[in-house]
Amino acid sequence: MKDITPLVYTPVVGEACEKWSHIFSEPEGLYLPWKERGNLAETIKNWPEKEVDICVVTDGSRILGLGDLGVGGIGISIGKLALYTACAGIHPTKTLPIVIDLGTDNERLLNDELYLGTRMKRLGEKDMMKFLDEMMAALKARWPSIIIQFEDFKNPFPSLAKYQNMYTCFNDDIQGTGAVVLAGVINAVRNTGIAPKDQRLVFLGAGSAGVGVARQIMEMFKKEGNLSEDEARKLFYLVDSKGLVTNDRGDKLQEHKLIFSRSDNNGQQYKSLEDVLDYVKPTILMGLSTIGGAFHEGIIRKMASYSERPIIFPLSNPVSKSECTFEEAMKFTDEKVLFASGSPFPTYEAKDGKLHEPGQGNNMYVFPGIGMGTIISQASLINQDMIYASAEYLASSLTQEERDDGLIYPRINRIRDVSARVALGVVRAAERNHLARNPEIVGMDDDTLVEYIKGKMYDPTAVPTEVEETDPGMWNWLTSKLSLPWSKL
Ligand SMILES: NC(=O)c1ccc[n+]([C@@H]2O[C@H](COP(=O)([O-])OP(=O)(O)OC[C@H]3O[C@@H](n4cnc5c(N)ncnc54)[C@H](O)[C@@H]3O)[C@@H](O)[C@H]2O)c1
Ligand SMILES: O=C(O)C[C@H](O)C(=O)O
Ligand SMILES: [Mg+2]
Repeated sequence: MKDITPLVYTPVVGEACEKWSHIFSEPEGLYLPWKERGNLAETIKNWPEKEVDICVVTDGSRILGLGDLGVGGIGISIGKLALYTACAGIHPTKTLPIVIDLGTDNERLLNDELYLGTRMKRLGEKDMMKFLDEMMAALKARWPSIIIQFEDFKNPFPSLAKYQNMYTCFNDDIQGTGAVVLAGVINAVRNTGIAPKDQRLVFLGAGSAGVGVARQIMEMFKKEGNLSEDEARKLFYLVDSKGLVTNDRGDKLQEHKLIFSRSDNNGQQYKSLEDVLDYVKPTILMGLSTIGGAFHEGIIRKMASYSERPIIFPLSNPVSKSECTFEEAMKFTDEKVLFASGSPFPTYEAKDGKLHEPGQGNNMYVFPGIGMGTIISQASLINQDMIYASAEYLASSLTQEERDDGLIYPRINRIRDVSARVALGVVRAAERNHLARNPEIVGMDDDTLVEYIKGKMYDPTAVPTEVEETDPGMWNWLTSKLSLPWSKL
């Protein structure tokens, strides 16, 4: 997993999306173009698999931190679903990657004669919502218990608000990211020894991921730190491309930012990240801005001057958009940083020769378990309690050895075990909320349920017995290729 994940997923998947129309070899997913509106149910019937458990849908408008990549965005749907198979054992034929093609504002693509998508400017939110209404109904009509994961939409808040109580769906960038970063923060905050009420958090980036993460951490501070909503909210300072988000900044704030907008700035506006740091003196710095290198040496050194163990999470993807590298964070904090990044970074050798592994705060730790837990429980909806549980179970899934090694996320090679734990948490939350509908799991204790979940995971190395019975010739050929004796298979 450690070697393969960066290839099928972040960061290489980003490059694949950028070059999609040039490297295209076969569809691998469903393309739903605007011109098929009114006909989406028929179009969806073209998908050849009878059973589909889960789909990932993007409109390609914000792929990682790489911007609008049009239909090339389907690469991210394919990559996410490959991880559903690898991490949570969802059978590959039961996964469906989708891109909706509502045009693109990327001039490079519009002028590229090989571009596979519709050559028109991207349609606005009204048309998108009409199209999504039709698509959601058509997907559910064909596969009534399908789970729909929204991915990498430029502004995903309206669709999440509209569909989360109607369909079995969630938004990975708002909710999955919120949960995965929350899990890392739970473990990192423990290492700082600073109580939630004394933490101060600065976020560079106030988009779907920034606000999604802030909301989940706020929930934890309320729960664990016994803070009211107002007390918890005031610990957060969000910075977007115009500076600190305040009520009197003079621009009309997007709705999703309002909850964290400051009113205690005495009329003063803070434009640069440096100014915000001087003003807030944070203990935690999050990067969800798509601005590679934004946490330069001066920023990191400032963080090290405010607390003994600064928490710095440069979470933007892919690697080129990461706000800093692991090496920079270690060097400029005198190796005191508690670190997690969205994309993978190499191990760092400290001055004393000790090797330090960076944490990878990527939603890949939770979305496979959220999907698997929803499938296992047959939950009709995915609610906040299920998302929060995914974070709690991820945070508590570290082994003693991983904790002793200073990790805040489990090692990626154990991802199937971890996804089973995350799925367990999601099932338990679904049960508590009376959303679970699978009679087989009623009354199961945790150990039995984890085994049940693992038993449902697709194992690509298992020998399909029906093939063995009907086609021994193929197996003879296969064993000769693998140079393995028959008995070993
Ligand atoms: N680690 C993970 O699991 C994970 C999950 C989701 C998203 N992400 C990453 O987070 C990034 C943002 O994703 P998003 O969905 O929130 O995108 P978005 O477009 O919704 O938000 C981007 C935010 O960054 C702000 N921004 C842009 N330029 C800035 C600047 N110069 N200074 C300060 N702020 C600036 C924007 O104003 C906006 O608030 C992407 O790179 C994405 O790959 C990581
Ligand atoms: O795709 C990833 O690697 C994580 C996340 O969903 C993102 O948008 O960056
Ligand atoms: Mg994403």
